[in-house]
Amino acid sequence: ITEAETLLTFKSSISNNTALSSWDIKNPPCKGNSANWVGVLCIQDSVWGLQLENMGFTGTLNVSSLTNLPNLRTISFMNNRFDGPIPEIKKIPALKSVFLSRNRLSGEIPADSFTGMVWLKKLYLSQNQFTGAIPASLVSLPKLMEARLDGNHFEGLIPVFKTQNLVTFNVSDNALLGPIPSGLNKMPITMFQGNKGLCGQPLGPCNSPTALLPSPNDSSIVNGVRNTSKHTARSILIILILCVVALVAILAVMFALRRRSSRPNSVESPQSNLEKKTGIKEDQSSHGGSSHHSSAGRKGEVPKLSFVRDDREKFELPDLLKASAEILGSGCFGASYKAAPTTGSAMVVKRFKKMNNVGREEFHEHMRRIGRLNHPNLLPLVAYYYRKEEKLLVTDFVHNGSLAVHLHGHQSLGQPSLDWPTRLKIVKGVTAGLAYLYKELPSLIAPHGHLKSSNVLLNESYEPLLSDYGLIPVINQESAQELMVAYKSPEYFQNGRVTKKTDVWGLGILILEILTGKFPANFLKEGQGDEEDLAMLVSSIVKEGRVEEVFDKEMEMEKNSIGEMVRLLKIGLSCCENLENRLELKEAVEKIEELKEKDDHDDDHSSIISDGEKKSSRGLSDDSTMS
Ligand SMILES: Nc1ncnc2c1ncn2[C@@H]1O[C@H](COP(=O)(O)OP(=O)(O)OP(=O)(O)O)[C@@H](O)[C@H]1O
Repeated sequence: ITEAETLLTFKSSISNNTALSSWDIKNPPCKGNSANWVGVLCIQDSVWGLQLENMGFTGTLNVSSLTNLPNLRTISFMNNRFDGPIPEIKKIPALKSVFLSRNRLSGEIPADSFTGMVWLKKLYLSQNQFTGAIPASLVSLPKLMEARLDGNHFEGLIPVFKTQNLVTFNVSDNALLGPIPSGLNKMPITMFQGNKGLCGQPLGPCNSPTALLPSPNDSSIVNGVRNTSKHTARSILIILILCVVALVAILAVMFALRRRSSRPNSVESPQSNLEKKTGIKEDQSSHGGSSHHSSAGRKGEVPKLSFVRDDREKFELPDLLKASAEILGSGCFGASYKAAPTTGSAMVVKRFKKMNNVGREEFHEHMRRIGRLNHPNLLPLVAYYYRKEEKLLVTDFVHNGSLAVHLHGHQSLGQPSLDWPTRLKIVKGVTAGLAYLYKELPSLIAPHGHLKSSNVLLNESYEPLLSDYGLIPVINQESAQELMVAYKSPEYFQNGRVTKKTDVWGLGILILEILTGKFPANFLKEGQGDEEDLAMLVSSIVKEGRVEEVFDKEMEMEKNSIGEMVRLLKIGLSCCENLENRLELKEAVEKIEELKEKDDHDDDHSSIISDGEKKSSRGLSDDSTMS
């Protein structure tokens, strides 16, 4: 049985599998290290991973057929709607990572579910509906480094882990009870929050109630066997005692508050300039994730920004708050403000609402990941601020403003329109930044996800800097279609999915916008609109043989560049094709890199332009006719 047959058997076991229409027996899934099939990760002509995230799958997840893939090491089915019990992943003992977070999997996980998985390093089960005890077979996995069990209904005690390798063990937002085993005491507090009956470091001392519980070394617990009747009685007792403790605590707090408010000299801290203008509030109880900020949030201390780069002078939120703030504009998420710390250059603070897709720890982790990116065409993230209801991202202020303003608002700026060499330079820079994101964020389906002209900023020499990239994982999924450009792509309208080629579509639309000077209506649509998209508009003009009419009238046309302009237009249209015919990012990058400011002398312009009349679904024919 071939790997292609195995994968197709697996596909047929999935309900609502239209996202896998590119899985076709006529093509092998892998060619060398690159994949022909969506969601398949390849190494040396063989499948080593499946990354089938966000594809709208439903029904139960059965991985038995995957045992026929000898090199399979990683599987991810995150962000689908699979229900039913946990799949039998121990049938594939060579797996190193398993990501099942954000589905609807439910029920108890059998204690021996992970027995024999000696290579397993990462297990993500977050945000499902699992119940019962944490499965005992987890504790003896020798290589386990990351276990994410948060956001389920796990109950009982946390077992004692035998491995020394565990760096992440997130069990927040469950129904766990009793003391945290000493081996886990150094983990961040956020990994345990949201469990009413849990105590011990790092949460705080186990005072009386939980001391009644058996020690987590209790072999019956370690083996995952729970003595239900004893536990029920204990649980009731604990709940009663916790209620009394909570009541006393509430009364104490109320008493303290009343005393404070009646104190005559109590002074309200004055509202800062930025706070008055923006409504951004400092939250005394929240703090960033980096260790040097761990004290923030205690009484009397100010909440701190979490810096993700070492090469920047640090400043604090109050420093920015003191500065005069200027509103730059309001996007889909909230407004952006320009403000400068007392010492240092201007920064932009962007307010993000609807950014609660992941918990606090995962958010910090993702921001640090974004902070590590470094490319001349990316606007670096400098710092961020986390509060449950609201996030702020801080970046440098880019003086020349956005590409959107230069394309559509240059007259109000009193500036000339961008010329062709500058537009070409911008396209090349955007493409280079996008290629870098694909390389550095391979686990993201759409590594940029929000590519549009207001998210392309221009520095003094008109070099483009991409902003708002890599945010899809942290945006609330239910708001994604309303907010993110990637979710306005044709494939999202047609099949409800985002793919590795979705950012290529964003690039295509941006190229067409740059060449035509027309604002793409695509980004304004929330649902499937009947409004003609920019790609359709351009292709119909080209089909009618009027290609020169497509270009922005404000762009000075140079006769000896028209061939290269048409080439770029053609690449833009190929990036907007339907999924099967759309260019891969790599192909688009190669073609764009080859473009020049001026045509070669031996180019026959009339033949290039008349190519527009030859039919393809977007109106321009393929490369062979261009040369
Ligand atoms: N770092 C920056 N330097 C200069 N201008 C910026 C910076 N960041 C954003 N802007 C500009 O501020 C304005 C508002 O930006 P913002 O990012 O809030 O909204 P948007 O890009 O229009 O939409 P969205 O929220 O969907 O990204 C835009 O014109 C944008 O180009």
